Amino acid sequence: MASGRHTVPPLAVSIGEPAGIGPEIVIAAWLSRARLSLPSLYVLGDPALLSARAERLGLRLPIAETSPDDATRHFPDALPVVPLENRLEDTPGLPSAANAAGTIEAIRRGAEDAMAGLAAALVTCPIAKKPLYDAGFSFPGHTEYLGALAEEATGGDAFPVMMLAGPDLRTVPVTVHQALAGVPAALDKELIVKVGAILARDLETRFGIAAPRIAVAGLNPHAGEGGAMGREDIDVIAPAIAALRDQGIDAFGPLPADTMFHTAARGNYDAALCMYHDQALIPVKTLAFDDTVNVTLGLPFIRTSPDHGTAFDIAGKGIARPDSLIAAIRLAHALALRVRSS
Ligand SMILES: NC(=O)C1=CN([C@@H]2O[C@H](COP(=O)(O)OP(=O)(O)OC[C@H]3O[C@@H](n4cnc5c(N)ncnc54)[C@H](O)[C@@H]3O)[C@@H](O)[C@H]2O)C=CC1
Ligand SMILES: NCC(=O)COP(=O)(O)O
Repeated sequence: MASGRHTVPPLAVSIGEPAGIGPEIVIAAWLSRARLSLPSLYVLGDPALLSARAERLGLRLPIAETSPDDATRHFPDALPVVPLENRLEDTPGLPSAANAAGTIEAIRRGAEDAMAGLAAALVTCPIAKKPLYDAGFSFPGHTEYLGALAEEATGGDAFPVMMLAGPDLRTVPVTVHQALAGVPAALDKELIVKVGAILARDLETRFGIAAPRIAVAGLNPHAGEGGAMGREDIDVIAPAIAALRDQGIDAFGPLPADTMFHTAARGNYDAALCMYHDQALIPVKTLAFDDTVNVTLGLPFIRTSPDHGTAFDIAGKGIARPDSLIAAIRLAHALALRVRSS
């Protein structure tokens, strides 16, 4: 591995839900490190879990139990693992609230390492929300938890924004882990403006896009059909777009969501600001499930994640594709390099 690649600290990778595919896609990514020239990383996890999963899959996996500042030295020859205080059991396909403490510890320590500069960025493997909720975890997902950790560390406000970034499409849901029935009430002008402004700023500062163009989706069919199919597009979304434009942001819409994602339409914008989770995630995952990355904007550190979930149905079978995790690793490294050089 070329030593010149390591101009930033290693990436911290949180192990995610132990009963999901996280452990095996991390192992697969590390096994492809030389072929793909992957940047240095370390895993926050339980070495015994990773060894057990590798053995289950018939893979030879040298592991180096290490610390963040020594991970890069080990990376070429062994998977660097920074052990957690909590143990994690290898029970593929069978999530258990007993693993929740370790799963949460890995995320928290990865965020702390990223904020302390020990890690260039945090890459999170997927978590299943339900076993964490059952163990008392009070955040809807990583995005909201990382916002709270950032506030705790900085003492200031953090407003995390979820972005799904694929090769040909970036989308941002304004409302995120929100039941569909509650979306219209949750949408207001201030929220849309806040998310849109963070999106514009981070596209510029983190992704190097000068004057980003932001297409804003409507909520209702045909963006409300002039108010005949719902009024949120006129009463809430259009005024938010006007406010974003007043801030000098090139936002436009509201656009009918069913026709804004086809090939030609996608050429008109750098990101689509969507009103709810599935409106944003369906198009980008459908276009490029293997290559799309979940990026959290608005944090004082870089966080990326694969676009997929824990895939319990295939965990432990050795058929999970590591591509989206590898894309998340590459993007985290690229963003870290950009931030350092700017
Ligand atoms: N970043 C995160 O932490 C995320 C977590 N989740 C969580 O994951 C859990 C399961 O969610 P689902 O909706 O079932 O989505 P999922 O992405 O886990 O699985 C959907 C389908 O895609 C397949 N799949 C997913 N990743 C794959 C890979 N790398 N290689 C091959 N096939 C793959 C699965 O086998 C399944 O058939 C939920 O609890 C959800 O909350 C979902 C999305 C993101
Ligand atoms: N569907 C996306 C998702 O659930 C990921 O959420 P997060 O855990 O990254 O906040």
